Amino acid sequence: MGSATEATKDISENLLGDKKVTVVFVLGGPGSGKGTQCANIVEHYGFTHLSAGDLLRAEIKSGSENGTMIQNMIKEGKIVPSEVTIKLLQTAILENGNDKFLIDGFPRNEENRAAFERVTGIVPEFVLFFDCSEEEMERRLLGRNQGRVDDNIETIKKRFKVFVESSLPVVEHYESLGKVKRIDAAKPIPEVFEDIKVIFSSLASKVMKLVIISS
Ligand SMILES: Nc1ncnc2c1ncn2[C@@H]1O[C@H](COP(=O)(O)OP(=O)(O)O)[C@@H](O)[C@H]1O
Ligand SMILES: Nc1ccn([C@H]2C[C@H](O)[C@@H](COP(=O)(O)OP(=O)(O)O)O2)c(=O)n1
Ligand SMILES: [Mg+2]
Repeated sequence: MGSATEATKDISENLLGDKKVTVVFVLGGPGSGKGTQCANIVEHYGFTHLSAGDLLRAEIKSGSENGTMIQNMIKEGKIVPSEVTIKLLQTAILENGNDKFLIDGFPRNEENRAAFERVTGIVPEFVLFFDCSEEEMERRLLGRNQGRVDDNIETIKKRFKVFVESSLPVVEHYESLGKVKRIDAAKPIPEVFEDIKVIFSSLASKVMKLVIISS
């Protein structure tokens, strides 16, 4: 019989325990350059990069029982149910010694956003939003050459539609909370990173100030 105590225990097992983390959500359309710039941020600012898409692709490769379902959804440009993606993110956060994470490509819809907040209690420090035209994103995706099942014109069109209908409302939600830092992602890679540096350097100096005040 499921008692109230058991129910509470089940929920608490989903939390991050005592681990306190700083999280930045990295959002933007497919091909806007999220993964590329996350690698730069990792190198310069000591964050750990967690790409929801990479975690899902690794899950397919691992032969997990959800593999076929995930593969089919990715091929169709659809968003995998939150419980699957959140579990992967949660495990990755807990297994990592770092306490600063860039979560790339998540939350991609309202269900992702609300479930993550409910399950982990994590509120992002801010949202880094990559603003780029569909024309440019399409060009980049068709030239990406990573052998992905979703980088073909048919799936790309579906992904753009999902992005506008489901992912942009998440960005708007964080916009209404004053949490969005928008980047012009149409510029060349080094220029985009120059703009990102301004944001992350001011975050680093804010953290330093807190350390000085509290010590
Ligand atoms: N600013 C940029 N200008 C031109 N090409 C870029 C830029 N940023 C990334 N790319 C290229 O575009 C493709 C998609 O980039 P990626 O970082 O994988 O985007 P995302 O993770 O948002 O889908 C890659 O081939 C990458 O090398
Ligand atoms: N939160 C997420 C993130 C990605 N996915 C699935 C659906 C997406 O179209 C694919 C690919 O995501 P990924 O972030 O790797 O794609 P891009 O880097 O934006 O091109 O993975 C998901 O279902 N839920
Ligand atoms: Mg990516």
